[in-house]
Amino acid sequence: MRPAGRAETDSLYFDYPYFPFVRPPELEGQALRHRVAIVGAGPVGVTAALELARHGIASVVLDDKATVNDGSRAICISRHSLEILQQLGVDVPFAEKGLGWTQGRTYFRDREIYRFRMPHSDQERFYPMVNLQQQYIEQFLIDKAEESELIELRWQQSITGVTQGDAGVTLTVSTPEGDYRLAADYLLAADGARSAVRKAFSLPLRGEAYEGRYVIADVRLASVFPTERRAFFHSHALPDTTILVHKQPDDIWRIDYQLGPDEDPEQAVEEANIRAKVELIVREVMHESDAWELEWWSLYKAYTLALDDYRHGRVLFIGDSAHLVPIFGVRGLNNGLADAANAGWKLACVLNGQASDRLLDSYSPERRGATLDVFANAGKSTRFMTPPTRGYALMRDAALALAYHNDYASGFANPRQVTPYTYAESPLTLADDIGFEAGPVPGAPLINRRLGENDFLLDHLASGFTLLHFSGTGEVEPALLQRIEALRAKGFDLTLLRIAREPGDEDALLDPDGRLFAGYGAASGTAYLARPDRHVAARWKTLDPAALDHALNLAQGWALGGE
Ligand SMILES: O=C(O)CCc1cccc(O)c1
Repeated sequence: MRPAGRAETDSLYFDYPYFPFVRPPELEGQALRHRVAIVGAGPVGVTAALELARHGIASVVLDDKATVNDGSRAICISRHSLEILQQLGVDVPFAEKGLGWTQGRTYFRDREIYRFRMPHSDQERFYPMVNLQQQYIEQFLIDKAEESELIELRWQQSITGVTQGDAGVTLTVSTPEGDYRLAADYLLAADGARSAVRKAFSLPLRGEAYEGRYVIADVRLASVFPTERRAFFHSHALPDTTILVHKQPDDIWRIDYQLGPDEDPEQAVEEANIRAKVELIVREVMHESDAWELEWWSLYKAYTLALDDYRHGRVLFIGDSAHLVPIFGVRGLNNGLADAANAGWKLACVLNGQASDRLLDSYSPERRGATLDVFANAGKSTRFMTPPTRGYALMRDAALALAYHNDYASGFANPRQVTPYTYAESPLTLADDIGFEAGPVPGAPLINRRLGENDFLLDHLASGFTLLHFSGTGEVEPALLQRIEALRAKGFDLTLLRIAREPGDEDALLDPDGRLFAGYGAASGTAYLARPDRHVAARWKTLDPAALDHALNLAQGWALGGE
């Protein structure tokens, strides 16, 4: 919602683009067959299209709007997401425009009782978290997609029906100039919480709805306060209201405040009421004295809801169409981007003939597993932010009071920020080699290490599978090189990345201070097999070349059976 007199896309800081309707060839009677159709050109849908394009797969993306989503909505992008965006070649505008941050504070009765710091060091290319309004997120992704010959964006086109058979999916699409049918091998449903695709197949979301409601308001306010997360419980000005504050680019501040159990949500979102509450928060809680302007607001209620299975035949559900998670801990968009990367590389492997369709069966266990993990963590955060019963409220307040008086108890106020999920139980992940004492375990994402001033390990990953091989000077035994060649000849997309402890081979990455070796628990002969989404498929303290075939077969889903 926007202040009276301003249209939905009349922003104080963002120029909403206009995406015209272009008549698709199907309306001219052409019978086309697309490899992948994606419904929804939001951040998750466009990320999936970019991931497919990275592997040479064309897609058509449909969206009913003529611009990006209104309002800033999701605002916190995790390091893991930035690493996904880096692989798509679109990280630079995010890092340039976004506000990086590393810490947050929790206040109880206006006193700081807890400060959390997210892991960060000069070994990382990206901040643990970057704040950026969703309009920019969408704009940057769309700009990148428009550069690709493999992505066709179709605006102002809505889905009115979906059917599927053994060979493909058919969408009925409504446009300003008539309806048409669109045929595709596979469909990615990225059409959000109210997914038309999910409804067309009558697939229910299951889980919980939380009681508490929040107002989410963006204001423009010049302030030198650093970019941090601030959570206020029982402030003197608003003792019954939990408040969250985040800084965004362009002097925009996100203020989330809880509504009391007796407050009428409809009245709460009336402009005059929003202004009165925000004024109190800006002056008495944030202690800012400058003038502020109201930009946008919305009402929010937390859910932990998910589909039973994110795969439905030739349809994969990604992002909010598959699951709704609470905002607390910033897992919604970040989880959706990881869905897009996961579904994207797997679908590309299948369509490129490198894997059977059964590889797609691993999408739901991996990403639904991640969602259930989010439910466990975000559920705790949500009960802390919006206690569902009087009993919970009493316990929450007791924990805060304990933290108020005792440093040892301050961890109760930890907001549990998002961390990337480890696919340890995945059918694609090989059991760990017990020889390791450090390094990312199988299923976890690779960790970054600095190699030079503007040079990091993750900058060097291939688009397919990467075998990171550690040695003294970059040497690799001939049997392993032959094995890799043989696997490539069989169609596996595998790249060798050599990491040397000593100089001598200029094609190998050099780890002069030994931090990369240490971070990976590596010795000469150690190897990690990384999937296209940077998750570790397997690792060996000393790689026996014959072991590589099994790990790669497993990681590409061949052990899952099928044709
Ligand atoms: O800091 C948090 O836990 C939530 C931050 C957030 C994320 C998305 C929307 C929003 O209003 C706040």
